[in-house]
Amino acid sequence: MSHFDADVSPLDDFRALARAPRPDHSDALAATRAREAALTKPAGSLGRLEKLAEWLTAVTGKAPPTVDHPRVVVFAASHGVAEEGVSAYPSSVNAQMLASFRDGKAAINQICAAYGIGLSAFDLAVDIPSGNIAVEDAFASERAAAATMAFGLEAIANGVDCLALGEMGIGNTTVAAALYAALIGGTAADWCGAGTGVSGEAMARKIAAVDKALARVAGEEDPLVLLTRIGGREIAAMVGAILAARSQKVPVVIDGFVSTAAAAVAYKIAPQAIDHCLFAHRSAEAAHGRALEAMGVSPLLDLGMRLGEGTGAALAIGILRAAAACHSGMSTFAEAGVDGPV
Ligand SMILES: Cc1cc2ncn([C@H]3O[C@H](COP(=O)(O)O)[C@@H](O)[C@H]3O)c2cc1C
Ligand SMILES: O=C(O)c1cccnc1
Repeated sequence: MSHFDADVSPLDDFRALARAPRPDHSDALAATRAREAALTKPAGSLGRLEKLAEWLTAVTGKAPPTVDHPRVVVFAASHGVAEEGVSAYPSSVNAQMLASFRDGKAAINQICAAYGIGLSAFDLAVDIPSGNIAVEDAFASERAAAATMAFGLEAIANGVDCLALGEMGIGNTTVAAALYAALIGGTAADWCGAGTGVSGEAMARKIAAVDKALARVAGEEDPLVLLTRIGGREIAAMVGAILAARSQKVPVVIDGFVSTAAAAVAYKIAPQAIDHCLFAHRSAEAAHGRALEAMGVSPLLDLGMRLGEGTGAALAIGILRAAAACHSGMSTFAEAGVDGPV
């Protein structure tokens, strides 16, 4: 007989991370608010930047807040559901783009280089697709899903103090659409968009694939069981990274439609599980706005981007660093001898 209790899910520890109480950083937050109010600018004039400085302190407990070692982590994986003809590109692109990330030639490399942001790409076995969610579970077992979620813990290694999540996985807007429909509600058509550029018959195949996935999991409400059954490796690793970062007080910047699906899994375990997440932008993928609204979060940017890879998140890190730099580097009225309000 096994030493381990068969009734205990290997996913339970991730549930615990999501439900853990928020850290009390109220003293640090009061210090950041007091400094913000004393800086040489009309009260409130840095708008959302001021809120970002406060948010950084609330997550990290550091006053003044800093972002010194930001990193984008791109998780790459292949999806069995791509067989259904749901993407405008072949799954061979996954390994090819992984090579491009490593050669410094993808869009995300250029944005990270422009802003001085670190970048790592993780190969989650791109040569071996996960199960085709239209006909079978993505992962063979909860244990397999938990093991892949644990890869996400690597994302915050080596002193990363701000983590941005990106992904590469042909077919993953189909997987994300299935997850949203199962987690939030609505029809397959509500959540299926162009992805890499599908329309017409390919869009009909995409909607049909999501409908089949939803029929297979009808009645299932547990977010991590849904992840196991109709998710994928890069999304599981991002959920693991979000939860690990939360327990380490590391702020996380979420990218687009697919990364937000990972955040939605965490949110559905416990809404507070994404308190440390900043939503970088509203993707041009049609249903992204609906997902953000369902979680009550407002994205920082709206640049008409729909790439994934972490590109929107990397841009948002630039703004986050500027917010921290203003907060920390500006003089107060007293320090500068600048007259305050009349
Ligand atoms: C060359 C290339 C680079 C990419 N970088 C991100 N994606 C994005 O597109 C994919 C999802 O769209 P769909 O569900 O329609 O396949 C993901 O890999 C995503 O990160 C890319 C797609 C391509 C083709
Ligand atoms: O917003 C995203 O993350 C996205 C949109 C289209 C294709 N791949 C990713």
